[in-house]
Amino acid sequence: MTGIIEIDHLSKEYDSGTKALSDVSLSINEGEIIALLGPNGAGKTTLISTICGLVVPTGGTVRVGGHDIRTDWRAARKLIGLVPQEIMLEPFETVMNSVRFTRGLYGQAPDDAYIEEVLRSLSLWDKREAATKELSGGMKRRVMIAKALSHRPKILFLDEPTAGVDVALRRGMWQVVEQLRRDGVTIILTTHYLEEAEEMADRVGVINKGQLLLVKPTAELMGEFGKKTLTIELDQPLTAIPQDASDRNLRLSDDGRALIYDYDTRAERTGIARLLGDLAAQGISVRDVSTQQSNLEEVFMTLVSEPRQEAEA
Ligand SMILES: Nc1ncnc2c1ncn2[C@@H]1O[C@H](COP(=O)(O)OP(=O)(O)OP(=O)(O)O)[C@@H](O)[C@H]1O
Repeated sequence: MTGIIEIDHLSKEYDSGTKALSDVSLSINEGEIIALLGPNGAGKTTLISTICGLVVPTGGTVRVGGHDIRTDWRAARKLIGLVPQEIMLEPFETVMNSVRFTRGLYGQAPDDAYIEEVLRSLSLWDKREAATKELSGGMKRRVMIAKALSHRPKILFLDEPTAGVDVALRRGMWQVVEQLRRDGVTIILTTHYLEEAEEMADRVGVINKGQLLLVKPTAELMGEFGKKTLTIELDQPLTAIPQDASDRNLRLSDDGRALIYDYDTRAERTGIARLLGDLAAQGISVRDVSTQQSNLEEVFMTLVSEPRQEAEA
């Protein structure tokens, strides 16, 4: 199946010599939500800007809806809505007019009924006659989304949609994105909030130093790295791991007061019951047990930790 966006060996080197993208290939399916994660300066905005035709690549190709972004940019651009990182609004203009104006920029005939639909879905209808400067930060961001949707794009890019937005508003934004997905819009978002990717995205791509390190279904990524750790606190410290348990993924804490057992959450048998049974049989009494599951944050840190350590050195 051909994706609605086909990125093929894309590279970008800025005039300054910065290699912002190196040989990135990615196929994005229609109707999916894909989250791009990466530390500051990883190349996320450059990737989005290139697909949107705002940055000229130095190598490779991008096709949007089958249209090459360089040779057939008009058709490609029509399919795309972009919500940039920075909020840019005309302060004295009303919400309604701002969205109307953007629609006009796309060469589309006026369609107030559609704009009403968009503003209602973003809970902005009541504010339609308010000047944008009177709005809160969260509302302004939603106006940016309304503008990006004004020409009915099939693909929406959200560059850090919830940066600096409080937790409640962030959740509100997630609902907006979920609604757009139900409407069939393909969404590519960048985020620093791993929770956001975990919550919303069908797939997660990790970018670091201009390279796309991996792209995986969110659930698969979580499952693959989603090891769980069971910590078994002991009544009496041990000096060594009990013998018949030594073949398992079992470690002893430095102070000998806890056994630490790594297991796969997807395995048919976790082996916990047997392990606890064996310990009891050997007269090792357990004070408490607790589990910790690795989350996307840990996955992400594992993937990008090496370069970070280098940078700190
Ligand atoms: N116009 C430009 N000219 C020269 N270098 C640039 C330009 N825009 C970005 N860069 C550089 O390209 C690299 C990638 O930047 P980019 O903004 O794409 O990263 P990012 O992943 O979006 O970062 P952030 O999370 O901080 O927004 C950085 O080293 C940046 O300094």
